[in-house]
Amino acid sequence: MKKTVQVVAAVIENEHNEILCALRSQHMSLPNLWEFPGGKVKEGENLFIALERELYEEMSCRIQAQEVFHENVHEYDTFIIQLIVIKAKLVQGVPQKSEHAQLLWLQRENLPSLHWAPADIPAVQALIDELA
Ligand SMILES: Nc1nc2c([nH]c(=O)n2[C@H]2C[C@H](O)[C@@H](COP(=O)(O)OP(=O)(O)OP(=O)(O)O)O2)c(=O)[nH]1
Repeated sequence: MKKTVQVVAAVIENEHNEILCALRSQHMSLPNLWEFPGGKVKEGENLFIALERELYEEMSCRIQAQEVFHENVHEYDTFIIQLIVIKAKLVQGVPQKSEHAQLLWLQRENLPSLHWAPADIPAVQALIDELA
């Protein structure tokens, strides 16, 4: 049976209404696909705390998780992901690239131009729908 992992991912918007996107490197699972920064929730961990921890560990910045924006379950070949996308604001520092191949701030209407991890596509669509 495939394992289900719970993953939190952040929608962080800057003062130019751009959203932070991160390109998974060729050394990561799901290589060369774009995602919202975040990671796996630890056993018993609060979702907002998990997201704030992941951003600090991965990008050396402090964020404040604000609200769950979108949630969906996607089945990959080797695991099932419950992806919880959370709106967050940057409260200290600037996101720094470490494991990712690239970081990009993109206007939401341009988000579909990236090649997203399949699990993220419904959340990307929900962000586009917010424009309407
Ligand atoms: N952080 C993040 N992960 C995502 C997103 N969409 C998506 O399918 N994922 C997948 C990629 C990874 O398999 C998993 C998150 O794990 P992680 O960020 O802790 O990454 P990891 O490289 O340590 O994970 P892994 O290699 O052990 O699978 O969820 C997303 O928007 N953000």
